Amino acid sequence: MLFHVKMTVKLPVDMDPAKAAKLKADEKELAQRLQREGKWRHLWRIAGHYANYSVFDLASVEELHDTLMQLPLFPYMEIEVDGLCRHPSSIHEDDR
Ligand SMILES: O=C(O)CC1=CCC(=O)O1
Repeated sequence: MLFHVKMTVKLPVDMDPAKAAKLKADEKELAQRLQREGKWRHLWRIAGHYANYSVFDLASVEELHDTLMQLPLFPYMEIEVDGLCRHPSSIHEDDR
């Protein structure tokens, strides 16, 4: 199942810079592992915002939920999710 996810990061302005740096490093490590596993298919910065558009390819809504909750930055993110399905006019056979 494909999910389009918008993540907007809102770190507290008074967060300890070392804590913020650790959270970002941990987030990057997990994000890159999930990309290597084929689960996090796209990760795009939204220009001008501390936010991203991502596409996840996961087995279920439960797996999406568990994956998002594992993200180190989860407590500091606003998350919007849309489920994706095949468009009848798409010419791509492998765009699931
Ligand atoms: O910077 C972001 O948009 C949050 C984030 C997601 C994966 C990652 O490495 O950072």
